Amino acid sequence: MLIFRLPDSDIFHTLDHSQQKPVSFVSFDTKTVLDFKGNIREISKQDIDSQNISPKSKSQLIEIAKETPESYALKIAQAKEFIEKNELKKLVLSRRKLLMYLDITSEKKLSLTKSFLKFCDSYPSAFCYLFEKNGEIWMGGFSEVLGKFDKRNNSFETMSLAGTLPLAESWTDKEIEEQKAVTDYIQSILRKFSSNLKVSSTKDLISGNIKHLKTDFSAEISPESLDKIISELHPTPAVCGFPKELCAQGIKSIEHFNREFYAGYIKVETEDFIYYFVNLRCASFFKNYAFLFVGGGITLKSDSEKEWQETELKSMAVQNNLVFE
Ligand SMILES: C=C(O[C@H]1C=CC=C(C(=O)O)[C@@H]1O)C(=O)O
Repeated sequence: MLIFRLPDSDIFHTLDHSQQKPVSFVSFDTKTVLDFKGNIREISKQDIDSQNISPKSKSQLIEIAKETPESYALKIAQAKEFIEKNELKKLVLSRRKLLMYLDITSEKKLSLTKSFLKFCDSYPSAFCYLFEKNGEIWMGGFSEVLGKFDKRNNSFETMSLAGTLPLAESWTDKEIEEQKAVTDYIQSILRKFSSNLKVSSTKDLISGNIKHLKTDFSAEISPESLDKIISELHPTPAVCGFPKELCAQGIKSIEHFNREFYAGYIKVETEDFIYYFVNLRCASFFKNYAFLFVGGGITLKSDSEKEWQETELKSMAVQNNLVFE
């Protein structure tokens, strides 16, 4: 079962039964691709709410150490060593926040469908989804677009989205440099595939309790190069670092968990468009706990306490929208 809502839309979608594969979830390391089959059709809020999406297995949480500000600070120190040694601009580090819901709700049960609808209301300009497949349940949603291809005129759009601050704070060199690394990377790739690249000015993008820096790109491309562009773009330095392979290795050796679908992307093909949404602000759900995946760009200017706060604020996107009844 998959339910999703496209950005800036109030129509919800699911898939009926057919052999088409209009939606695919690609993991961060691109090794896992979860295809959803069917034709895209509308689904009402009432029908969403009547779906029974709840973890079936009695998963037990035996020994997963909770990340603390101190343990995360150690990982940030390792990330900085890695950045220095390899003369990098940044590395995107993440944590898997453990949320035990039996502890916090006593008798009440988590309603994933109600949580999804609340999450969609809170983030109207985000692509939001909830799926259950092969015993796995994931929910998430964010506004970062890795690609949007218009089949009617071959135009391709993407964005550089990075840098995070609470709404009231002012941008510093740390966030500006962090986002510029993403902008430069995207630009260098798109220039290879298009001669009419347009780059916007950089603006704030507000996402709930925080803001990010965002630059938009648009270009005319040949449809044959779309797959190559996506595979060159992903993972961008908004979720990994540059050079990609070296940074992905560094991330793996520091984080010590599998990112799975977090920081991967979701491909959605409609009649006119092919979208590729970056899978951030997401969580996977089990019987009595969830993993909330949250990260941030680390540079030599990073302050570990602020980086921790940033991941806490980001985790509220999912956490504040969970509905227990
Ligand atoms: C990696 C994440 O955010 C990315 C997107 C926006 C801002 C980011 C930052 O400030 O580090 C990250 O690049 C995440 O939310 O887990």
